[in-house]
Amino acid sequence: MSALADFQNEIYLKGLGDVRPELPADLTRLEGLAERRLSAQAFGYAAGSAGAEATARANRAAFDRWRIVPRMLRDVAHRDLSAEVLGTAMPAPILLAPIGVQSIFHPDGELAVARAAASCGLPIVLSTAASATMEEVAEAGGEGPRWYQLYWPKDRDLAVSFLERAKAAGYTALVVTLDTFTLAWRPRDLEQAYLPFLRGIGTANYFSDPVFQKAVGGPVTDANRDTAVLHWVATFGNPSLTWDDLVFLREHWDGPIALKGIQHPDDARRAVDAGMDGVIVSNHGGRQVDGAIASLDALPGVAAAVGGQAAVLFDSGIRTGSDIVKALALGAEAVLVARPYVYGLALGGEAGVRHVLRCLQAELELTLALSGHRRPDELGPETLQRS
Ligand SMILES: Cc1cc2nc3c(=O)[nH]c(=O)nc-3n(C[C@H](O)[C@H](O)[C@H](O)COP(=O)(O)O)c2cc1C
Ligand SMILES: O=C(O)C(=O)c1ccccc1
Repeated sequence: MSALADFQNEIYLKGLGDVRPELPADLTRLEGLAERRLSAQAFGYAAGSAGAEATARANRAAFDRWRIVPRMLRDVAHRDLSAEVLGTAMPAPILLAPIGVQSIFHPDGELAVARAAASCGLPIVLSTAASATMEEVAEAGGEGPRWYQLYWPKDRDLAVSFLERAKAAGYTALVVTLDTFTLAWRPRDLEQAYLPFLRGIGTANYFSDPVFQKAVGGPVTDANRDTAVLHWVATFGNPSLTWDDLVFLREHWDGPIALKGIQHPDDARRAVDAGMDGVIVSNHGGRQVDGAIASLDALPGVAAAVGGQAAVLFDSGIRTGSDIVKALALGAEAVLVARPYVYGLALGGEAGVRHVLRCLQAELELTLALSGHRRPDELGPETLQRS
C-alpha cells in the first residue's frame, strides 16, 4: 500500500469508529456546497468566468471527450508519483495554482493554503494579488516548496521589488501570468458590482512594498488608502508588454521562469526561443477569453511545439485524479489545481484544503495503477481514446 493512497485506507478505517470525512470524496460536489457557505459576491468571484462562460464549460467538456483505456497484468505493486519540476521535488505532479484574494473565502486565506500544501509537500504558486504578503505566506509554509506568480505591473521598479522580495522569501521559481493584464468581462462580478481590490483586499503585496509606498507618499494608512487603491488600478497590468520584454525578467530573476496562459503552439515556441524554462497551458479557467478553446485541447499542440525543451504544465478544468491522468497523458509534466482547493478552503480552512489535496493524490495514484501504470511518465497519448 502506498503513502498517497493511504488516505483511502485511513477513511475506511476511521469508518469502523463511525467517523466519516466531513467533505465529499467526489470533488465535483464541492462547488455546490461552497455556494451555500460563501457570500454571493465571494462565490461569484470564484465560480464565475468570462462572458457566457462557454470556455469554462468547454474546459470540462474536453476532459469528458477523452477516456482512459486501462491495461492489465503489468505489475503495478510499486508506484512512484514523485516528480521534479523546474528544480522543485514534489510527491506527486500537482501544484496549487495562483489564486488571488483568498481572504474572501476564509479568514486564514493564503496562510491556511500554504500550511495545507506544506503538510502534503506540494508546491504553492503564490499570487501577486494575494491577501497576505509573500513574506507572511512564506513563514506559514515553512519548509514547504513555493513558487511566486508575477502580475507584471507597469512600474518596472515595482516589478523588480516584487522579484527581489520573492527571492529573499524563498520562492524558487517564477510564474509570469500573461493572460490577465486586465480583467475580462465577467458578468457575475459585474452584476454584483464586486471587485475586491477596490476595497483594498488582495493588495497586500502592493501595500507592503517599499516602491509602491514611495509612489503613494508613505505607508498605506486609512488616510491615503483611496490613493493607494487608485495607484493599484493604475499600475496593476501592463497591456503593452511584448516578447522582447522577457529579457528584463531574465535580468532580474536568476531561477526558473514559466509563462502562464500559453494556448498556441507558436507562442510556446517563442517562449522556448526566449529561454523560458516552462510554459503553463492555461486559459485562466475560462475567466479571460470567452469562446476560447478548451485548455486541454491546446495541450497536445503546445507539448509537441515545446518538444521537451521546456517544462509543460497544465491547468483549467482539473477536478479529479482521473483528470490529472488525462492531462499527463496529453503531454503535461504536472498540473495546477485551482478552484477545487478554493472550495476546500471555503468549506474547511486548512483542513479543507488538505482534504482536497489528499483526495486528488489518492485518486491519481489509484487511477494510474488501475489503468496499468506505475509512474506518471509511463502515460502517453496511447493511454487515451476519444469517446
Ligand atoms: C478566484 C480565482 C482567482 C484567480 N487568481 C489568479 C491569480 O491571481 N493569478 C493567476 O495567475 N491566476 C489566477 N487564477 C487562475 C488560476 O490560476 C487557474 O489558471 C484557473 O483557475 C484554472 O481553472 P480551474 O480553476 O477551472 O481549474 C484565478 C482563478 C480563480 C478561480
Ligand atoms: O480573478 C482572477 O482570475 C485573477 O487572476 C486576478 C486576480 C487578482 C487581480 C486581478 C486578476
